Amino acid sequence: MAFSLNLKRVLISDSVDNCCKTILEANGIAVDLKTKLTKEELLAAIPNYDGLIVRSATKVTAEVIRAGKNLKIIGRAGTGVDNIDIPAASLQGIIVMNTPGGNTISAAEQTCVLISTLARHTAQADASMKAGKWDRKKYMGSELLGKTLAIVGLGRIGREVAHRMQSYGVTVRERLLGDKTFPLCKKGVYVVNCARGGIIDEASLLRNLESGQCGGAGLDVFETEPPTGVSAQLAQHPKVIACPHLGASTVEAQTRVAKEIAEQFVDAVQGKSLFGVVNATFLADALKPQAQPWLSLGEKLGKVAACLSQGKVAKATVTTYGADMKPAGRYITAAVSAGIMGSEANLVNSSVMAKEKGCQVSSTHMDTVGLPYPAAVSITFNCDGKDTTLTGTVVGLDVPVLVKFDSLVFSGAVPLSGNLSFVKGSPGKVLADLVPKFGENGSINYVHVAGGGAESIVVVSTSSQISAGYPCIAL
Ligand SMILES: O=C(O)[C@H](O)COP(=O)(O)O
Repeated sequence: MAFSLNLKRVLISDSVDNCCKTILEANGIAVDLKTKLTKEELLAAIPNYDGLIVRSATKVTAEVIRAGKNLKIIGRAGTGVDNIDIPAASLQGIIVMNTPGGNTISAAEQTCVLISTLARHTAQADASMKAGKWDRKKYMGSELLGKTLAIVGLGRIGREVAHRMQSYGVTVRERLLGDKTFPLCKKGVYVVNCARGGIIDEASLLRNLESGQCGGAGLDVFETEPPTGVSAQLAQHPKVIACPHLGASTVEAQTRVAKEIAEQFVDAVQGKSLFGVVNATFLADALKPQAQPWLSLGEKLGKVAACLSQGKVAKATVTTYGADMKPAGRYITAAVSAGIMGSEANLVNSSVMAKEKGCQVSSTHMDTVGLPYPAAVSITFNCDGKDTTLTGTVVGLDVPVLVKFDSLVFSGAVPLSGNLSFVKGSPGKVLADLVPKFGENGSINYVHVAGGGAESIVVVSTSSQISAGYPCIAL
């Protein structure tokens, strides 16, 4: 379950600064730049790539993702990932990452430009000059000083806008903008949208522009891009200053996001870091060397649970023990889910796959371990109508072992490797039964026992898989 990403060939399907290609190629990753592909061309090309880099123009639909049989990672050179079907990518085990900060300043500056331009009707005045007019009365504007600005979503860009607008003497509120907001605003309110078209009800905006309740709008983004229907009516409206999604279109922002996405890909391939992942945020922690044996333990516990329940785990609870283990819970749970789900699963898709297959995997944490180890992990799952708990830990530097079966502690930690059979019964009887089944075809490596008498759990490590009617797993 150790995390690794091997990228041979990446497709860049939107107009991304050339430094992206240069950086990837310098790190041994082949790159094809093919912009303006039709949907059909993209579907035909995508199976040849294990990485894809886009901006907002390429629609990475579930169909494209399904066709991308070899895709391992999709990178967005920019912020918004609404053009990527993230659930479909997650289900297929594909990492989706963006460059969350690269175009913040450019988008914030574009927002401020639109706010200022709206207040002074600059675009309309310019258009009238170009039409040969000199209309000073018509374009009487208003000062920004003393006005109130409501920012919907005070994230990175919102904060930068607030910061800049405060220097104009504008009071900033945080507020939610809903369909019913226009009547609550001052008559003549101005609206600026540099985020996504869908966050404003465009039909409602149009009506409010017509009625005068909204005094004007600066729109950089539209529900449909390029604008059609109501979006196009808004783009054409005399009270609207419209731009073709230019928020991030500056030389600086485009160089930054292109460089960032290329470097993020290279770092991920080299196992250095995983930055900007949007669909499995715990992966960055899973990459750390100290996480590797715990990922392996989690996956093996999941495999044993699947074996003991004959693949019918319907519910499992993963518990991490030890104060330092709390942050590891998410990736260990993903590793356990991958173990339960089998070979198709990886850390990105295991939780989604488990959910889809009706297996509920939850996690919990306890600071105390209750065993002579600093940390441990257990999985409680339903097997033969009753709950079974397997508890494991990591010994030495990186050896995953099983230490407890329900409340029974093993006489010695059981290495979770090789062929293991799990048998309930008195150890003497179990061995008497097993030994004759071997002979020349294999041998018993070691036996570990938890508990005593007929209720003992006997784990037998053998040189090959036994078909003796006992649950036996190759780890
Ligand atoms: O989400 C973003 O990063 C911005 O909207 C910019 O989109 P673009 O890369 O398509 O210009």
